[in-house]
Amino acid sequence: MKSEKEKMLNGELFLPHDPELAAERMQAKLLLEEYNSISVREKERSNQLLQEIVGTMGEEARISPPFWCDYGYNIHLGAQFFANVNCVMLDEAPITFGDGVMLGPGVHIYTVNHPMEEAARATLHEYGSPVTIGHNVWIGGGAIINPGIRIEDGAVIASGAVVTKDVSARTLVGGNPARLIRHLDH
Ligand SMILES: CC(=O)SCCNC(=O)CCNC(=O)[C@H](O)C(C)(C)COP(=O)(O)OP(=O)(O)OC[C@H]1O[C@@H](n2cnc3c(N)ncnc32)[C@H](O)[C@@H]1OP(=O)(O)O
Repeated sequence: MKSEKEKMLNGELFLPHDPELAAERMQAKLLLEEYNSISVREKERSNQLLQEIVGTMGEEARISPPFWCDYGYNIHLGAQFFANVNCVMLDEAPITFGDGVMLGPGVHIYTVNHPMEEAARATLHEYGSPVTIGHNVWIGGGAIINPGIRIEDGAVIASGAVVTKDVSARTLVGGNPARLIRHLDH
C-alpha cells in the first residue's frame, strides 16, 4: 500500500495530517523559523539554511525573508534566482524554476488543490500539481500562480496577476484572471 507521502508525490489524493507528512512540515517550519529570524549580517548561515530548506538550488540563488513553504524539498531554484520578501510556496508537488528568475514581494505559488466536490473535500484529502517556471521569468509583486501552471522562458507576469492558465514564452500577462497584455519578442 502506498504511503500518503508517495501519493502526494504521485499527484494523487492524500491526507496531509498523516504523521510522516506532519513531521516533515514541522521540520520545514523549524528551519523557516530560523531562516526568517537570522540577522542580515549572517549571509553564510542564511545560505546554508536555504540549502537545507529547498530541494536543490543553483549558484547565487537567494530568497529574502520572511519566506514560507510546506515541505521545501519539492522546491528547485535555478542559478541567480531571487525572491523578494513575503514569498509563499505551497510545495505539495514540485515547483521548478529555471535560471535568472525574479519574484517581486508577496508572490504566492500554489501546487495544492482541495476537491471541488463537497463530500470529498470534507475527508480533508488534497492533491498536488507541479508548477514549472522557465528561465529569465519575472513575476511582479503580489502575483498568485495556481497549481499545474507552466510559465515559459522570458515571460513577465504583471504585479497582482492571478495566473490560471499556462503562459507562453516572452509574453506579458496581467490581471485576474491573467490575460495576454502583449508579446515581448523584439
Ligand atoms: C524582484 C522584484 O521583482 S522587486 C520589483 C517588484 N516590482 C513589481 O512587481 C512591478 C511589476 N511591474 C508591473 O506590473 C508593470 O506594470 C509592468 C512591468 C507590467 C509594466 O509593463 P509595460 O510594458 O511598461 O506596460 P504598460 O505600463 O505600458 O501597460 C500596458 C498595459 O498593461 C496594463 N498593466 C500594466 N500593469 C498591469 C498590472 N500590474 N496588472 C494589470 N494590467 C497591467 C496597463 O494598464 C496597460 O493596459 P492598456 O494597454 O489597456 O492601457
